[in-house]
Order: sequence, then structure tokens, then C-alpha cells
Amino acid sequence: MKRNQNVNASVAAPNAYTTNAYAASDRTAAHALIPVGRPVITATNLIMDYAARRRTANRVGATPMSALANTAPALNNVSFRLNVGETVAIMGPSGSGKSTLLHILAGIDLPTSGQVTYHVRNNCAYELTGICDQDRTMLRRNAFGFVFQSGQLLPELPAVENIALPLMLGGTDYSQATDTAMLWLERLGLKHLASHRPGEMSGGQMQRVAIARALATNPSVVFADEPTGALDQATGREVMGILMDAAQANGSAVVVVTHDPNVAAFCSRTVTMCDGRLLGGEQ
Ligand SMILES: Nc1ncnc2c1ncn2[C@@H]1O[C@H](COP(=O)(O)OP(=O)(O)OP(=O)(O)O)[C@@H](O)[C@H]1O
Repeated sequence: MKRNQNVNASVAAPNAYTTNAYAASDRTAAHALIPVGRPVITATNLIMDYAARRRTANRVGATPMSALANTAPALNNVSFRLNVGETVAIMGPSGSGKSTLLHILAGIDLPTSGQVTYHVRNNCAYELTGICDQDRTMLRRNAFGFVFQSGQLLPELPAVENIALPLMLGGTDYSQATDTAMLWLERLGLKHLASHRPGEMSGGQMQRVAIARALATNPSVVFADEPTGALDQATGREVMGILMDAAQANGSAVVVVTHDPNVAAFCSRTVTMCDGRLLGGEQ
């Protein structure tokens, strides 16, 4: 993927991106060259109106128009900044838009309007909301790591191959990818699980492996959606400790969606969502 010196250039010419150039060079440099305090992700005036999207997609046949017309937007003018290496918890009541915000910040989903920019280094950025699906997939694969509540590991693969998979998808060969995966298993005290398949692990062990997998690509940002939601409190605390320590050692920023104040306490900053807005305005 070609870098742009000017963010707006990516909007004007999204097809100028090529999918491979980003991978190796920017991945290693991504957070090494940006001093802490500089943004790694900025989001401006995000609106997410699922009903409008469905209307636009002309798929309203099964849904009464009245229901769609009265649906409040899931995100209502949200602006957000994440600094390099920063750890932020997103809290708020059920349905307030936390997961929607995380998905849009991570380029998993596109907003109805608004802009999300990934800053690789000074004056160099990609606009996630202005590039094609394929390029967004490449950027997610190379720059971001993901930890979800559960179910993210492939059941047929042993832990070492689960961790190696994102590296192989990014072009690393099997032997190098599994070597890196073994290093991460060692680093997180999980070497004994290398040949275990997810069905042979506890929930806490699976989340530790998922954390190793999220960090193995050396991401600039780890996005975690209720990473401890399926764990008991003690295991959840342990898993959060591992995630935060590993992310810090790696220089990765972390965005965690959670209902649990004990989980949020691991982060340096907490923002609160209510009815699709961030309380306190821009965060
Ligand atoms: N794919 C979708 N299509 C339509 N509406 C959606 C979709 N995803 C989420 N929503 C709606 O958007 C709003 C925000 O949902 P979201 O999942 O972001 O909230 P949340 O704060 O993460 O909730 P929870 O804490 O329960 O997971 C909700 O009203 C939800 O019903």
C-alpha cells in the first residue's frame, strides 16, 4: 500500500493504493518512529446510521419503513483521538454504540459519514474511510490486532498455528511465522500449549493465545471487544494484565470495549458512550 504524505490525497485517489507496499516497511516502523503523544488514530464527526445504510442498500423489503425511519443513529457525531501507545477503555450502557465505534475505528465497518485516519508517522497517514475494502483489509492485517470475547481461534489449528496464521496471511512463510508464534507463546508463558487445539484449552488459556495472536504481527493498535466477558473475575484480571503488559512492551496502543470498571482500570483513560455520543464531546 502506498503511503500518502497528504491525508486528503487518499480520498481523492483511493485507487492509487497498491496492496503490498505497506506490509513490511511500515509495520516495523509504525510505532517506532512516532513519539508517544502523537496520534495513531483520529476519528472526526462519525455518524453511523444503520437504517440509512440499509435504505441505501435498497434492502428494506423485510423491514417496515416506519421502523427504519425512527431508528436513532448508533453513532451521533463522535470524534475521538488515540495516541501512540495509549490505552483507552470505552464504557457505557448496552446499545450505546461502543462496539460500533470500535469496529469503525478499526476499519472493520465504514461509517455513514465522518472520517477515520490512521497515522503511520508524522505527516504520513491513511484514511480508513477513503480506501477500498481490499486495502482496508491489508491495513487491518498489518497494523491492527484484535481480541474478541471468544470464538476467535480456529478450532482445527493448534495454538502455535493459530498465532502464526495472521503472519502467514501477511506473507510470512510457515517456518518463520511459527518461530515467531513460539516466541510469543514463550513470552506469555504458554509454550506448553503450543500443540493444543482450542477445544483442549480453558477459556483463559484461549484468551491468552488470542492475545499472543493479536500481538504477533507487531500491531500499532490492539482492539479488544469485551476480552474478559467470558471469564471469571480472577482470570479476567490475569488476562487483562497480560494484554496490557504485552501491548506496553510492544509499544502498541489498546482500545478496550468493556462493561467492567475493573477492566477499564487497566487503561490510562476511560471514555463513556451514551446514546451514540461520547460524554464530554471529543475525546
Ligand atoms: N449490524 C447492525 N445493524 C443494525 N443495527 C445495529 C447493528 N449493529 C448494532 N446495531 C445497533 O446499533 C446500536 C449500538 O450497538 P452497539 O453494538 O454498538 O452497542 P454496544 O454499546 O456495543 O452494546 P453492548 O454493550 O450491548 O454490546 C444498537 O441500537 C444496536 O441495535
